[in-house]
Amino acid sequence: MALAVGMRVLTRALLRPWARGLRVAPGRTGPAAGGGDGMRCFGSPRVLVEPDPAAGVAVVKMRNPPVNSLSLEFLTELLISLEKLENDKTFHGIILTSDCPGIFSAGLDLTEMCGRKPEHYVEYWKAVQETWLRFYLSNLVVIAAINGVSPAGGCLLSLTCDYRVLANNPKYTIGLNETLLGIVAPFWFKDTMVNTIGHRATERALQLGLLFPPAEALRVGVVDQVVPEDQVQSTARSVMAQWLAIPDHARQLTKTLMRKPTADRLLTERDADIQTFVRFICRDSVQKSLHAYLEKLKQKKG
Ligand SMILES: CCCCC/C=C\C/C=C\C/C=C/C(=O)SCCNC(=O)CCNC(=O)[C@H](O)C(C)(C)COP(=O)(O)OP(=O)(O)OC[C@H]1O[C@@H](n2cnc3c(N)ncnc32)[C@H](O)[C@@H]1OP(=O)(O)O
Repeated sequence: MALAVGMRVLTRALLRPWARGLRVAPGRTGPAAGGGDGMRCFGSPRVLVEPDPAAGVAVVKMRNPPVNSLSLEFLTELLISLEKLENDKTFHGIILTSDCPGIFSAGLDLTEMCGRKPEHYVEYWKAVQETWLRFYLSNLVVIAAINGVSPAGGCLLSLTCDYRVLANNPKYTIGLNETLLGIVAPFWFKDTMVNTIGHRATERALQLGLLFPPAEALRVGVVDQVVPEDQVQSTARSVMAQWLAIPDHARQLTKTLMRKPTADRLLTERDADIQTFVRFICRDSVQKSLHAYLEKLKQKKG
């Protein structure tokens, strides 16, 4: 039932004008294309997929410049790529990384949550929910190669992965910083963090809107490994090999066992969660906070 609802959201998204023609954008043969067996990079304008069929792995590169903000279009393209890889028996694992220098993802796109109509907020929030559910419950091994800063929704996306490797650069902070924007991390953001670092550490991190630099992120457990910047991709590949050595069915069932209760909470409260989001985001005070935050970002330059 829940899956059917998810499929409807995805199908509706695919029917949108900007989503047409996104299914396959054939490109150059990928550098990771498994010894020239002819499998090409594919993807969409904002998501580049570099397949390595010999290894059963695809590198999914987010490229929604300037900051990989998770816009509706970008989320839809990510979902399409994920679905395509999940439906292809060649692939058992994904490495999720960024093609935008210094930025993994700036999180949810603030322009999707500012000055829009309630119907838009409903549509956007459905896509955010769907992305979280799909990545969190994916049967594939998903490893985040975090090669840049990763606040809020960017951090959440990495938390849906099975393992996180972060580049050791003090600028590459990671965390759920929603309170700094005058907004609140929804319960399933919070649950995902609790499942990763525990209740007390989450309580502190979320209330203070902490963005952890690499050493702190490793200490608290937001990431599993911190490595020199030029070793992020190779480390993600080695870790992937380790995870893929485990019998797939046993690993998948264990992942489901661990994650399903958390996902079920959103699945059963999905509509209520949308209403909560829309009510919250439509408040004058919240809109003012978000506008002010966006303005601050823009003024930073000048
Ligand atoms: C109890 C009830 C609970 C109900 C729940 C309700 C609500 C909660 C809802 C949602 C949770 C929210 C989750 C989020 O993810 S919110 C987004 C949080 N993200 C951030 O705080 C990051 C903001 N960005 C930055 O800090 C910096 O941009 C950066 C990522 C560190 C990069 O810095 P850099 O100097 O390289 O770039 P710029 O700052 O100059 O940015 C370039 C350009 O991008 C625009 N931009 C940046 N971030 C975003 C964004 N998230 N969305 C949209 N646009 C963004 C920025 O404004 C610049 O634009 P310009 O036009 O000036 O070029």
